[in-house]
Order: sequence, then structure tokens, then C-alpha cells
Amino acid sequence: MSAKKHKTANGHTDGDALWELDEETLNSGAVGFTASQLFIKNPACVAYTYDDVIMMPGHINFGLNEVDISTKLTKGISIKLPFVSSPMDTVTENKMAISMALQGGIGIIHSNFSIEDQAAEVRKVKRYENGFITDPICLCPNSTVSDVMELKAKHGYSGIPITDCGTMNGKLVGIVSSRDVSFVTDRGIKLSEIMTPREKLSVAKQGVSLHEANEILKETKKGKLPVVNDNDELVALIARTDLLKNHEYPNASKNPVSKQLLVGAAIGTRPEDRDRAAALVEAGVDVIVVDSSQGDSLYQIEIVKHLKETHEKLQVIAGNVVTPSQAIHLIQAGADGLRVGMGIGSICTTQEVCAVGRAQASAVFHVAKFARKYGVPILADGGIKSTGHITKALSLGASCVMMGSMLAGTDEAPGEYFYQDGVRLKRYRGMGSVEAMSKGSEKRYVWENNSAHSIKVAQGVSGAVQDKGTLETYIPYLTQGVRHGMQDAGVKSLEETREKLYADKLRFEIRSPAAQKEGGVHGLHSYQKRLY
Ligand SMILES: NC(=O)C1=CN([C@@H]2O[C@H](COP(=O)(O)OP(=O)(O)OC[C@H]3O[C@@H](n4cnc5c(N)ncnc54)[C@H](O)[C@@H]3O)[C@@H](O)[C@H]2O)C=CC1
Ligand SMILES: O=c1[nH]c(=O)c2[nH+]cn([C@@H]3O[C@H](COP(=O)(O)O)[C@@H](O)[C@H]3O)c2[nH]1
Ligand SMILES: [K+]
Repeated sequence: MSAKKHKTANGHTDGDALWELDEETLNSGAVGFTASQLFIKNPACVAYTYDDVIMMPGHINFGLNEVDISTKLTKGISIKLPFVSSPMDTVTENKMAISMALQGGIGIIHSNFSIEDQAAEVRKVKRYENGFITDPICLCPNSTVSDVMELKAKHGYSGIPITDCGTMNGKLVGIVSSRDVSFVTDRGIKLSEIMTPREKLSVAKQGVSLHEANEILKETKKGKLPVVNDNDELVALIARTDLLKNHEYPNASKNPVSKQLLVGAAIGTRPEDRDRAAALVEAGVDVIVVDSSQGDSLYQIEIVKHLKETHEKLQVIAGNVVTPSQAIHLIQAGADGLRVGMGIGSICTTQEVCAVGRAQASAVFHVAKFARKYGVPILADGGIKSTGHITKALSLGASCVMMGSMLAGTDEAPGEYFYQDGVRLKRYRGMGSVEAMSKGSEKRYVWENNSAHSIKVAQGVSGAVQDKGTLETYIPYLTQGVRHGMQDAGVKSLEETREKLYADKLRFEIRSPAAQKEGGVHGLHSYQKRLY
């Protein structure tokens, strides 16, 4: 049945067509411009970043909860949330990586570690099981009450497993609880004299489910339940307090076969990084990020090829790149994903020091459009300051965003909080800052030993970011913020976003400097900005 159509007096076509925008309106700029108009037909040769660009609203015919932001990190890895934490030594170690993966994103462990230590971080993520403490602090029978008091003061723990060698994986010989030590006046007394010995302990066997463990704890009314293997060696500990606050993580990023959390790790492009990669693969890493500011180098092409030839199941993210001319070499070498961004991070001084880089919205749009032809997802790395920036990156073709400063102030980031002028802060530094280089990345910036060339040229700074609390609330805030943005733009999923982007159905505009000011908070004497 065809709709009845005839021309009305004012020139409109009656029927369905009346309710569609005519070509003239569409092409006039009245509904904004296509991404190609902004970035490709670009007579002024200007590059743009997130704040320059604003999205036009779309039509909402779905609820917020229907917005699906699941995505691809690489050709072979899908995750529920498009959030990745940066491989930086003030951002991603095992705690951050565990929390990111539990919530549906992924963390990339930095490489400012010895090979062994970086592999150990990967193992900690892989061994993690929700509700199980897989690296409990232990003591040995010869340790003293004073050792327990020290641990309690430092970590707040009271129930400490005692193993024959004083570490996890040793034979379980007892447990010391706060009640065992609280009335002991002689702090030199050995724990073997006061601990509850193995014969009197209720334990669970390796493989126990959380539900079963919970039942045992209820029955025994104890605070801690050791988990042992067939040789009676301690393999985990379950704490009643953890069970009480136990969360479900339906979005967790897991390896579909092993059911372990997904984790990535960074390596460099030096010859020794091949050994590092081998150790990381041995530890179970799912994806390796080849970490360099300018990824289009022979060094990187060779290591990407090597990784893809040597480790069959490994996914490799190469970069960083900001142009298709760089991207093509890495895609050809076998990259499963590309990291985009040069000199645009909050702590980056690369554009200032090296005069090379690109504004991030332009970089993301161009590389994503090109890489899509090869089915290679891209990761918009750096320069993200708000949920709006995330939505813009995803709307310009990125599959995920990588964040440093956004996550460095959370509880899960490495380092302790400190106060400055009454504000609670955490340290955050560039991996090319003098401070980070002197910890480990130094050899990247020193050309020759003992020569006049051996001068370090920093490409990053060291600073601090404000306390953000725990990722347990911050990631849901980011998720919901992005969902709102996508709903306002009238898109229901990230794949639909990209389809509309390339079909010229997503519309944008460039904001003048005054418009950018207008888009922020203005004209107030004072205000408080609470995020959620
Ligand atoms: N995304 C960005 O804009 C930037 C990021 N960073 C971060 O700082 C850290 C260091 O980055 P980069 O300075 O790019 O490190 P890099 O290790 O890639 O490069 C440092 C220097 O070592 C050289 N080099 C690398 N592999 C080599 C090999 N096999 N043989 C001889 N020379 C070799 C490079 O050409 C370069 O001159 C990384 O974590 C990176 O993510 C640093 C600057 C900018
Ligand atoms: O020019 C740079 N010098 C550095 O020292 C440096 N360290 C990290 N990075 C890059 O910045 C990203 C994080 O940026 P954001 O804090 O803006 O999220 C990271 O993900 C990196 O891509 C650096 N860039
Ligand atoms: K910068």
C-alpha cells in the first residue's frame, strides 16, 4: 500500500515525504554537518579535537537501558564496556586491571617492572576469583605476636594463615586471629604457641564454590576460611567480611575458555622485549600492547610480526599512530588493534618537545575510518577528560577509549593518597617524564651510554590528580554518562553509531571558542561540581 502523495500549496509533498527532511534542508547545515564535511572536505586544513566538536541530537525511540555499549578491543577480543586503563606506572597494576575487568573493561599492566614482576602482576589478575583472596599475607610458626601486630597496624588484617614456610602455597599449619593475640603481653611469643592448629581448623577444598564456602562460614561462625589443595597447601583464603559485601559482576571481561579475567600488558620494541612478551604469554596475558609514541617504525613492525608468528593465540595492539599512512604498516604487520593518539595526553609534552602529533578528534576519525576496511578496531588513547569526550571518541569511530588521568585518582590506581592545600590527591606522571624514566623507562630515551648523546629528553610531566573514590562507582558513572550521550544522539549501539557515522547520518558541528565557553559552566559567582 503506497501513501497518498500530492504537492501542497507551499510546495511540500503530502504523505510520508512531508515528514522527512528535504535535501535542501539536509544540505544547508541546518542539521549540522557530516563527519566527512568536518574532517575530509576541510579547506582550512584545520585539525580538531574533542572540545572543538559537538554532536547534533538524534531521535530517541528507545530507553536508556536499551543502549548497548559492548564493543571490540581487538579483532579477537570483545568486551562489555569500551574502557581501557593506560599502561602507566601510576595507573595500571593488578588492582586496577582486576577492577577494570570485573566491571567489563580491561586494564593494561605497565612495563616499568622487571620481566618477572610484570609477569607476576599478570598472574595475579589471572588467578583472581571473585570473593577469594588468592594472595593472602601469611606468617610462619616461628613468627611472633609482634609480627601479627605489625600486619594489623599496616593492613588492618587480623585472621592470618600460618604456613610452614610463611607464604601462600606452603602447607597450612594454623591460623592466628585477633582474639589469639589481643591478651598476650609478651610480644616475642611464637605463633606456634598461640595459633589455632591445623587439626582444629575448618577448611575448604580447592574448587569450592562461593556459595558452599558461605555455608561453611555460617556453620563455623569463623571470620576466615582457608582453601587448601590435595596436599593441604594453602591456595586461597575466604573472608566473611568480603562475602557480606560481595558484588556480582555480570559484565566481567573473561576469557571464554579459562573463565579467568582478561588482562593486557605493555612491552617496548627493544630486542629484550621479545623475552618480556614470552614471559607475559606464559603468565596468561590475553593482549599485548606495543607501547610507543610513534608506532610506525621498523622496530615495531618487526616485533609485531614476531609476536603474531610466535604466539598463535595472542592479540596484539600496535601504535601509537595518528595517520592511515602509519596505520597501514602496522595492520600489514598483523596488528589486531591500533592505539591512536600522539602528544595529546594530559601529561604529554611530545607535541611541544618533538613538534609531531595530531589533534585527537581528527586522528581518531581518520585512523578509524581507514582501519575499518581491514576490520581492525581502534583505541582512542589519551585526552579524555569527561564522559562527553568518551562519547565523541566512540562516535568518531573508536571502538574503545584508553584513559590515564581519568583513572589515576581512583582507589585502585597504584600509590597512596596525599593532601595538598586541603585537597586529597594521587600522583600521576607521564611514562616519558624524568621521574618515570629514572624508574625504568630510561633506556628508551638514552641513545648511547657514556657519550654526550646520553641526555634524557623528557616527553612528559609529573603531577597529581584529585581523588575519585573507587572504580566500583566511577565506572558505572562513566557507563551511564556514555549511555545518555548515545541516547541523545539517537544511537542504540556502538556498531549502529559507526554505521550512521559512515552513512553520513551522524551530524556534528565545530564550536567557536565562545561556543565552547558557553557549553561549559559560566556566569556563576561560584559553584560545586559533583559528578554523581
Ligand atoms: N601517546 C603519546 O603521545 C606518547 C606516549 N609516550 C609514552 O611514553 C613511553 C615511552 O614512549 P616512546 O618514547 O615512544 O618509547 P619508545 O621506546 O618507542 O622510543 C624511545 C626511543 O627508542 C628508540 N627505539 C625503540 N626501539 C628501538 C630499537 N629496537 N632499537 C633502537 N632504538 C629503538 C625509538 O626510536 C625512540 O627514539 C610509552 O609508555 C609511551 O606510551 C611518550 C610520548 C608520547
Ligand atoms: O607525550 C607523552 N609523554 C608521556 O610521558 C606519556 N606517558 C603516557 N602518555 C600517553 O598519554 C596517555 C594518557 O593520557 P591521559 O592522561 O590524557 O588519559 C597514555 O595512554 C599514553 O598514550 C604519554 N604521552
Ligand atoms: K598534551
